[in-house]
Amino acid sequence: MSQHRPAGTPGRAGGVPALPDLPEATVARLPEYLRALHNLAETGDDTVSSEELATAAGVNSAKLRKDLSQLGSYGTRGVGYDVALLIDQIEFVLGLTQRRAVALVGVGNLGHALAGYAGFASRGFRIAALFDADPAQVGEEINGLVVQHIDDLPRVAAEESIAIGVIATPATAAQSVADQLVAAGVTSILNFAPCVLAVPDGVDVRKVDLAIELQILSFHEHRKSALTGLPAGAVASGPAASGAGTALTAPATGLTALPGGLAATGTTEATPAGPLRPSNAEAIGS
Ligand SMILES: NC(=O)c1ccc[n+]([C@@H]2O[C@H](COP(=O)([O-])OP(=O)(O)OC[C@H]3O[C@@H](n4cnc5c(N)ncnc54)[C@H](O)[C@@H]3O)[C@@H](O)[C@H]2O)c1
Repeated sequence: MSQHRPAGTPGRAGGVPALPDLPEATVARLPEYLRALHNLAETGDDTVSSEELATAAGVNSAKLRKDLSQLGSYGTRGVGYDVALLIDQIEFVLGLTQRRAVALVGVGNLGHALAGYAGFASRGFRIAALFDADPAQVGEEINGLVVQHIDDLPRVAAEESIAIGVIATPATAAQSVADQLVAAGVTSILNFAPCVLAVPDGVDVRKVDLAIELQILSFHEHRKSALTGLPAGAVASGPAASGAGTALTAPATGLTALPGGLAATGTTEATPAGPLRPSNAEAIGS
């Protein structure tokens, strides 16, 4: 089955491949598609419809088709996407065709868990070095790697071609660790410490903070309980019925002004307006 790849879209054939400049939100969804595709491949599926893949990845199918069209992947009408080819395309765009070496700095509670996690290798990453500043940690072996002193970072980063640094130190040490990683030539950092890092242009930082995720869930819990405190009629009213910005009172939580749209609870993305016509279900833009 062909999954055509228009000129100027990613591909390996024909010399230097072009990489699309994708929106960050699309980039963030690609790993979800990839995970779902690998699961499909493991169960022996050769093709997948956009609806099936969207469901497996937990996104809406119109968004999925738009994302994949930006990779030059449109699927085949009535058949869907070629699973192996789509895996190939997404791995190429994400730069996963080479296994990147990762250095983990800070081998305490979190660092131990990360260092012991076997799942990174299967997703394209190799933990190549572990560092800590505490002499009590240095020399410990975790998952076949010996924890080294942070002072050895410049040498090891060069030897192991470290591409990505992971910071799992206390926040007070994170900026100095980031500086050391950058000085050692690392240009991508995953920061678990609860702080904002200052880095030079050209260095990418991603932050992971489970407490923030919990706080966002807390907001939704708060909102749901606010809604259950409202008169039934108010919950049923949406923007069309009540007018956006209609002031309502939620005495149980002290919220005094709830826009009518709050009646639509949940965090799932809105579905596209109107049903999808079969003609555009698999072949938008082709
Ligand atoms: N992002 C999240 O969801 C999440 C979850 C848990 C913890 N954390 C954060 O992760 C970090 C680590 O938490 P933890 O519980 O593992 O702490 P921890 O105290 O158990 O471990 C921190 C480790 O960093 C080492 N360290 C300190 N300064 C260093 C330096 N300059 N260079 C190298 N190593 C250094 C310490 O010796 C220690 O081994 C903290 O910032 C914590 O807030 C984040």
